[in-house]
Amino acid sequence: MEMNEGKDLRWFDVKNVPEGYIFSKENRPQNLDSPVSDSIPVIDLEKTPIEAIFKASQEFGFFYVINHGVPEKTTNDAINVMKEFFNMPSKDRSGVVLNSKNWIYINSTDFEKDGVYLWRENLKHPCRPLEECIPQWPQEPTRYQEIIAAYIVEIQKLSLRILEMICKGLGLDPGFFNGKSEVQILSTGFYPPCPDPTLTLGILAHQDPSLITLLYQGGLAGLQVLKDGEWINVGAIPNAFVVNIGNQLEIISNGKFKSVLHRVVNSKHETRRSIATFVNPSLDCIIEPAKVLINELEPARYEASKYKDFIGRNKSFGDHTTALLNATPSDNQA
Ligand SMILES: O=C(O)CCC(=O)C(=O)O
Ligand SMILES: [Fe+2]
Repeated sequence: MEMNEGKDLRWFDVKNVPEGYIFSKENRPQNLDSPVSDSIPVIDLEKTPIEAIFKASQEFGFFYVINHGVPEKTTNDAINVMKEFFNMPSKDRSGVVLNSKNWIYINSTDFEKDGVYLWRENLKHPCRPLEECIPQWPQEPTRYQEIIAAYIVEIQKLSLRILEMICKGLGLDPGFFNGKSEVQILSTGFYPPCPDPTLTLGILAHQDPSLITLLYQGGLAGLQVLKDGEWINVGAIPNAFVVNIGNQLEIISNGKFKSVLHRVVNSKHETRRSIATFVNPSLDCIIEPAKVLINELEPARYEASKYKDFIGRNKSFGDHTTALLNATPSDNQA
């Protein structure tokens, strides 16, 4: 009794994995202990030619970027403030579940897939237009808004740079992505240590419904990518971002680039926090294969679709996230 006094016991403070988190045998993760793959391309933004990004997008759909210009202090501050957020006492966090402000906090038991809970907690909010979004983000920890705003400013610069290179690589007009990369959603995952990671998942296999996604892993591995039918482990190169191609860029590229399945596995001893930023079209934007990429020999392989309808059809986001997207300021203005 006395020993536990004041201690904030949480859902993951357990010796065994509770039944609600155990996946059926066929859905459990494999290759947890395989070494990190060395085949995922590393793009050095200071020297890699545009063709390398093109090739990585085409062959892998995933790549690391290094020498990206985002100061280490900015990424460290961001990860640290996320750490503080997820460490807040449960009495503070419970007040923030499905907040009426423009952000959502999803505890492990708020989301289930086929009756099984994920081994993670998740915080999500929109980031554009930045000035309008900032005051609607969490007010605790006190420096959250300031630190994440600085992070998003850098991410916006970096994502523009990457999209520009992709544009050149594909032979699209330089302004092609204007209007198609207007919305940005930040989604941060908290994956606490798990007594038996062979039974659980942090995130189920999915593709991102974004144009591109930029992921900062806080120096810890856990992401797996499906490559040629095998789940391979993505490493956590210090200070690198992982970039992946989302469904919308696959469509625009007429299938030249692939949006690849990925998932997150848990760790026995480490607490992983990751920050994903999705660069998305606005809900009313129509996404279709770029006209310059289709001709008689290469007919369009995808139908044109409003982004809103794509999301509805594919159920790529959970209901909470769809509601959040519907509430993003940039779409209200459209
Ligand atoms: O946490 C991660 O490493 C990946 C997150 C992810 O895939 C997502 O949020 O879509
Ligand atoms: Fe993802």
